[in-house]
Amino acid sequence: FRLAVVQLQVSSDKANNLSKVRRLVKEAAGQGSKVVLLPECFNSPYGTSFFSKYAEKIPGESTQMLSEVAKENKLHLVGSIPEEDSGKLYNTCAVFGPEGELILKHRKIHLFDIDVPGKIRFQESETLSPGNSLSTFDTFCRVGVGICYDMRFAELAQLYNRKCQLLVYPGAFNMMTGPAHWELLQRAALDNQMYVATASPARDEAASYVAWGHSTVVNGEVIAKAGHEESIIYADILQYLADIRQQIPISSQRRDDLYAVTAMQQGSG
Ligand SMILES: NC(=O)CCC(=O)C(=O)O
Repeated sequence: FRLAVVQLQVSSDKANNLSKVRRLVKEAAGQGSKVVLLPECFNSPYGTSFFSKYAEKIPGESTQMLSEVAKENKLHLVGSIPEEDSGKLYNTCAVFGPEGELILKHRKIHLFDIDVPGKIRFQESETLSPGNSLSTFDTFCRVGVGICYDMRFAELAQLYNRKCQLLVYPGAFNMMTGPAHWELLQRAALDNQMYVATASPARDEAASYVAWGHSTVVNGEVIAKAGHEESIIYADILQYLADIRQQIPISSQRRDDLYAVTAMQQGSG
C-alpha cells in the first residue's frame, strides 16, 4: 500500500493549517495513498507557550476536520495536536479510519525535556502531561504509534516490533538534534526490521522553535526523504519485511534466557 507523509508548513494561523491539511491530504489520496501521516502538532506552532492556546478536546475542531478528510478520501489519517482533557494538556496523536471513525488516541509517552547548555532547553513537562499506554492499529499492516521524542526509546520500538510492521512518529526535531540524530534513530529500526515513517513540520526559520524538516520513511535504508520545505513524500510498503525477517531471523534468535523487554501494560491495539 502507499503511505504519504505530509511535511506541512505549520503557522500560527490554525484555520490556515487545517485548510492546508485538507488540500494536501486530497492531493496525497489522488496519488493512491491509503495511509497519510501529518506532523507533530499540525494545528499549532510547536512550543510550550502555544500548547494551551491551541489545545482542543477530542473530538474538537481539528480532529473533526481529520475525521471528515479521512472519510472523504477513504484512508487512514494520523496526526498530533495539543489536547485538553479534564484540565490537563497532552500531546496527542489521533488516528482516523476510512469511515471517519476515531480509531485511537496516542498521548506522547516520553515528554521532550532536555537541557543542553548554550544550545537548547525545552521542557514539555512544564505544560504537558505524559500518556501511559502503547498504541497500535490495523490497516494493510499493523502500525505502532509514537510521537517524536518517543522515538529515542528503543524499548518502545522493540515492544511494537513483536506485532507491527510499520512505526509512525509525527515529530519535530530541531536544528541541533535534527542533523545529529533524526535519521539515525529511524534507521536504527533496522535492528527491529520494521518500516519507520516520520512527519516533521516544514522548517520556518522565523519560528521560536525551528523544526529540522526532512520527514523520512526508512526500512533500514532511507526510501523517501523530504527536504526542509513544505512537501509530500510517498513510500510503497511492500513485501520487503516478510523477506528480510525470514532471511535474517533475529526474532527467533533472541536470547530470552538472558534478557527481556517487557511492557507493564500494553495499552490499546
Ligand atoms: N518534539 C520533540 O519531541 C522533539 C524531540 C527532539 O528534538 C529530540 O532531539 O529528541
